[in-house]
Amino acid sequence: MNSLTLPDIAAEALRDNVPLEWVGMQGIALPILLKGTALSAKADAGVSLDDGEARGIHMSRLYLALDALEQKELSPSLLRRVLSQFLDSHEGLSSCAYLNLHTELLLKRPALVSLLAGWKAYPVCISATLRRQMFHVELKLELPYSSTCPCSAALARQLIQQQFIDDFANQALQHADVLAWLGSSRGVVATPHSQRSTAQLHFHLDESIDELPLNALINAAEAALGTAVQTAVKRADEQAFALANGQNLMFCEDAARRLNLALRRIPGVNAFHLRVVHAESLHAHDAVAESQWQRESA
Ligand SMILES: Nc1nc2c(ncn2[C@@H]2O[C@H](COP(=O)(O)OP(=O)(O)OP(=O)(O)O)[C@@H](O)[C@H]2O)c(=O)[nH]1
Repeated sequence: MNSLTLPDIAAEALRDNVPLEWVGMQGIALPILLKGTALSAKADAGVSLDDGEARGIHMSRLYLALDALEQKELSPSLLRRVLSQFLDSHEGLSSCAYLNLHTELLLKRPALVSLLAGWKAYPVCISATLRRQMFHVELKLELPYSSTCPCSAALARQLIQQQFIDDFANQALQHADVLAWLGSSRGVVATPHSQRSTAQLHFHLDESIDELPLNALINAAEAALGTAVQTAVKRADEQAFALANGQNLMFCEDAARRLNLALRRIPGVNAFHLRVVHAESLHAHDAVAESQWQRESA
């Protein structure tokens, strides 16, 4: 094309010495492999710029190092290799490397009663850091579930009792009359409120594990919560869901405690912080609880 050398502004030296904690790119589109399936992801890739007099880092070197992610199953060792590549390509400039991968895991979930099944998307963010030879992997997951307020269930039951007193006052009870009453709207004069809720889970993983325990964590969390939101639903499934909710009344505090006890048992988890958000239908604000396990030592 031409014989001129391309200007390299990033290589210029600055007069002021101001190191930077994080420099890189955000929202790079790329495929990653999870359980043999290619998923669409967005990566944030960065390094520290310790040399405060260097004008810039080499963005293209970080970008190209991400190539490794589309060929191999995502694992802590692969993440570490990519981060090492970030640092090797910035020798003398950087001592810390960072990578966040944002994606969505799709899992097929069966209906409660019918033979139907459907897909559920779980937002996932995997964050890896290599800071002066110290390697860390964190995993963030979000999952939706249904929660029914125990207090509102008790209040509704009391109203149903009151209605029963009013409707059957001074009468000899007949089985058929009570059965018909129970099947009428007078028999369910009040309903408890329930809400679509979200569990936001943030794990510190054991860096030596071979595989990210995504499915194990999601399954354990959903089992602990008991009323995960459904996918394909026929009336029989909806009825089973109503029963499951009625047997699974919970405040946000209950949800947080159940998750805490269940998730600490999953191999590969060193520590976690969790947050549950119950998007109340009673009012326009949310009920929220947080809990953590071994977070200080992580
Ligand atoms: N450092 C830096 N580079 C930027 C920024 N915005 C765009 N770039 C461009 O990113 C491109 C890639 O940078 P480098 O990796 O240094 O490219 P290069 O000098 O051809 O590659 P190397 O020879 O490996 O250093 C350059 O064209 C930069 O101008 C920015 O804010 N900071």
